[in-house]
Amino acid sequence: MSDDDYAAFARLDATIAARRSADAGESWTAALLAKGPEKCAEKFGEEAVEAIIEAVKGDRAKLTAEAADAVYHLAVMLAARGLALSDVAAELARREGRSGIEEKAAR
Ligand SMILES: N=c1c2ncn([C@@H]3O[C@H](COP(=O)(O)OP(=O)(O)OP(=O)(O)O)[C@@H](O)[C@H]3O)c2ncn1[C@@H]1O[C@H](COP(=O)(O)O)[C@@H](O)[C@H]1O
Repeated sequence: MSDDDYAAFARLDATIAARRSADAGESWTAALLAKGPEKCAEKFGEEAVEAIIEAVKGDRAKLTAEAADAVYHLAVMLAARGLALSDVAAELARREGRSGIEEKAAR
């Protein structure tokens, strides 16, 4: 993946933040945020299930498209609670180098 591909996550955070004050009639993001965090969470759940279905079926192009829908709706759900994909990236960076098996054993 190129740096520019990764930067798409940062641009998405910025776009979603900018849409907070947009017209809900012209922006899907603004319309979702206006419905509140519970609705944003419900929508993310729907999109995640659609990605799961494509993962089970195995069509990689459809899985990529549904995963993109899910990541976008994850970002909107996070924004509805004052968070962003950058916060998730920071948490992932914090976890780097520690095996999941090691982490689970330490709980
Ligand atoms: N990445 C996305 C993105 N992915 C999905 N969607 C929208 O999410 C909506 C999902 O609606 P539906 O549940 O009806 O879609 P669906 O699940 O395919 O529909 P069904 O199969 O359930 O019928 C559609 O309107 C999609 O266009 C997105 N809307 C916006 N973005 C990004 O956000 C930016 C700002 O968008 P606006 O806020 O709309 O200006 C865009 O430029 C994009 O970068």
